[in-house]
Amino acid sequence: MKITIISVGKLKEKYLKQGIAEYVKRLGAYAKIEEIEVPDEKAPENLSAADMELVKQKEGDRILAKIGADDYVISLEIKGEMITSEQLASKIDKLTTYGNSKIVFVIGGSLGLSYEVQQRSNYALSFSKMTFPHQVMRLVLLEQVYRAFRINRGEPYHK
Ligand SMILES: C[S@@+](CC[C@H](N)C(=O)[O-])C[C@H]1O[C@@H](n2cnc3c(N)ncnc32)[C@H](O)[C@@H]1O
Repeated sequence: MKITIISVGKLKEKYLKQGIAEYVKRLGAYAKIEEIEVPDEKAPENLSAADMELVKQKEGDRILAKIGADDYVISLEIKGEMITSEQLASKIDKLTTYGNSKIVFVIGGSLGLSYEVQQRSNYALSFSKMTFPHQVMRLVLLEQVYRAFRINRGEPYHK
């Protein structure tokens, strides 16, 4: 099983880099993990609505270029569906069982994901109604994917 995480912008903070590297290492026991960072667009505070759309579209095109036709795409969206860790585990398990060998998680930039990326997404996953910085989201997502594999293997994890 291959898990790809596409995110917008470079990971800068050292503490996040360390945390993410730790979960990528742990996940290596269960799946092949690929991290793809696509360049972000400058998004100053004073952008018009049209310019904000343009930023999302440019970033979205870069994301879409990294997605294959057969990939199962899970987009991270605040307005997506909120599920439990066990439900995420079951989703990943079913995708593996039914032959989806590649799951692609997509995390948007500071303005979020373009309409086109949302349309390409097979499933929109929300981690709550709160807004998280995309870099923090990457760490939280990796922890939950790791937890999902532990659950699926019947291995102990912190409740
Ligand atoms: C800073 S947020 C973007 C906020 C933007 N205003 C929006 O509504 O999408 C950056 C990215 O992190 C992810 N994200 C942030 N909070 C999230 C949450 N509660 N659930 C799922 N994804 C989230 C999304 O992929 C989002 O595109």
